[in-house]
Amino acid sequence: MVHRILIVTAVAAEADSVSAGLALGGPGLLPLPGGLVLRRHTGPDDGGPLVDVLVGGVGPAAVAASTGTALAHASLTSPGNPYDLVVSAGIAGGFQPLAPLGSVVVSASVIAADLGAETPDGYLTVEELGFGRSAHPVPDALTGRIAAALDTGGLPHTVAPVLTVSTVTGTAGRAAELAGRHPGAAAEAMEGFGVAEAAAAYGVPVVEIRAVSNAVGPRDRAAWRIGEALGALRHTFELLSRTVFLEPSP
Ligand SMILES: O=C(O)c1cccc(C(=O)CC[C@H]2O[C@@H](n3cnc4c(=O)[nH]cnc43)[C@H](O)[C@@H]2O)c1
Repeated sequence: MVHRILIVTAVAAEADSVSAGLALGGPGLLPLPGGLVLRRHTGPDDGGPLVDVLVGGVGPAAVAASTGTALAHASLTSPGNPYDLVVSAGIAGGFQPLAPLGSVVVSASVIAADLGAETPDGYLTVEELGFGRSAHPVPDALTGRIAAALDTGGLPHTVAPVLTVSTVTGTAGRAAELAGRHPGAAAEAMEGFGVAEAAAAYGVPVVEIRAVSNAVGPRDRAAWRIGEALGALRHTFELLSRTVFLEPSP
């Protein structure tokens, strides 16, 4: 069985790091509706995995639309052979001290952290409001295999909930509020939940993998380590393409 994996990033620099890490052939370029382009990597032989990398846009709405387009295209062009796994990948803010700069966070769950309502008595999730969902679980077996692959490369990592926000946290107060509401959450980014909603609509498992470029907290642009995080992202996908992506069922 050929494994089909869709990796969705927000911006081209993240996709470049993912593609550079993949120990596979390509990419070939495949246009999709809506001006999107899939970068298709295959190999190392005919029985190897097929890994598509998509620049999906910044924020949960943009990336839900683009991921949905890629999944719809796959289901129409390869009926009965949809993607086996969808990965939301990129850089992120890390909650300290759980996720130091340059480390990698693998999502135990993908959480919409601001999809709900503020009330005088506190925040209510959409579940508490009686509609929708704000969390997607990730299979333990999958996170375990990813963590084992990162172990082999000596890449510092943690498996923990990853939050999706529409507004980047910029104060200590907001960071404390999010950490209090989501104990154990190790990272925040802006796309995971959108990718997960699209994947769930097609019944495909999802995982979010984030390299930490900055601390969640007071805005300090000078302290960002984007180059280091992009390097960790490249190393992550090199390790995965040599291990997890070659295994029978991701
Ligand atoms: O200019 C700034 O101060 C600034 C601060 C935080 C983030 C940005 C971005 O443009 C990042 C958006 C992009 O990167 C992901 N990301 C990275 N770090 C974080 C974070 O701490 N909180 C949320 N998202 C983050 C995100 O997924 C976006 O794709 C600029």
